[in-house]
Amino acid sequence: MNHIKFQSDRELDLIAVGRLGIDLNPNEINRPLEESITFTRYVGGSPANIAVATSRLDLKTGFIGRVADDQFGTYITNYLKENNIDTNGIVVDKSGAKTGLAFTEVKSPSECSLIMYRNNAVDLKIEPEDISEEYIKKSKAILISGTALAASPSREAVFVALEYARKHGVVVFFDIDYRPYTWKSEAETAVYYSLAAEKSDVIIGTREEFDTIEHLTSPETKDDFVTAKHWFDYNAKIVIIKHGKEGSYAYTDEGDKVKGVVFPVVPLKTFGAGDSYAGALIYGLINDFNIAKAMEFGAASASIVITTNSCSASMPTVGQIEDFIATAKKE
Ligand SMILES: Nc1ncnc2c1ncn2[C@@H]1O[C@H](COP(=O)(O)OP(=O)(O)OP(=O)(O)O)[C@@H](O)[C@H]1O
Ligand SMILES: O=C(O)C[C@@H](O)[C@H](O)C(=O)CO
Repeated sequence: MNHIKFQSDRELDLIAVGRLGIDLNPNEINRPLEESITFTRYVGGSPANIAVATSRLDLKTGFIGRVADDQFGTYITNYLKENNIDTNGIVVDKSGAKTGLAFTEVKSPSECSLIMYRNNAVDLKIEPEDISEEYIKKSKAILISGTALAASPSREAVFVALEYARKHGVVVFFDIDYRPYTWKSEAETAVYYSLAAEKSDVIIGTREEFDTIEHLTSPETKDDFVTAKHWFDYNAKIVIIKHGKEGSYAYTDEGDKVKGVVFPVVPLKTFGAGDSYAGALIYGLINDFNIAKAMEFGAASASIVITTNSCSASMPTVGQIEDFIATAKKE
């Protein structure tokens, strides 16, 4: 049991809002990007990865976003459909904007980075008019991804989605998803992240991401409890602060603090941990798991995904996560 109230009469469980992109992951790993020659293409973008994760976990998942009017746009939409994601909220952009690309680098399992190509990125072209109140109110929850706040008109579109969600009792998950190169200044970032976090029920981010939000109001804060408590004065019911392989902490507006377990693995790369964690955590919360169990699901999913060379393509099923946890507990 957890204390988040999801409306039971909804057609969809989750609608993710924001970035649909492409990841190009090097096939030759453990070397710098300049020495990588061949790449495999995957659907990427943090909210897209989370949507694939929740759909693989049998949550009825939809997506609101824009794709380019070209072959990559078609590839992304088809991939979502193949993964049973409802694409009725996806608009084909006619402005000539292009799909954002992320070239990942795996120098070693612990030294991962990415180079993003995001000039005129189509995901930031989503318009407030693309957000349908009827569609949002069909869902138990929405997931907002912070990068969508980086520029107009996407920023306004997110706030319209938040407005409809609050009006219709749709639970708001907010993954901070801070990508510095998408923003103009730290002040701009802090302002818009704060406005969105104030309207969110569950806020998920790393320690560094919360520091980014707080840098104007309380630059000295580095304490998880102080950070979490701030958001309980608004709408937050759960604040999750992630600390990489050290695990994560959940704080609740009821005064609980839960330490999430970690499943130690030898990673192939570390990116994808956050998205798989979020997808499985959301699955757990919507299925009324207690918070510790939902975090355990998230951690297991992350451990599975970081041992592979992809994010979206490796998102596990419920059975795979359960088997992984059972095996880990025996060892
Ligand atoms: N090296 C690791 N080994 C085992 N589990 C890990 C490791 N790294 C991350 N995790 C799991 O994934 C969860 C989320 O990871 P993390 O805190 O790195 O998020 P993130 O920074 O958003 O990830 P990403 O690298 O995808 O941006 C952690 O709480 C932990 O359960
Ligand atoms: O979010 C992105 O645009 C890139 C992701 O798809 C990428 O694989 C990653 O960073 C996952 O953490």
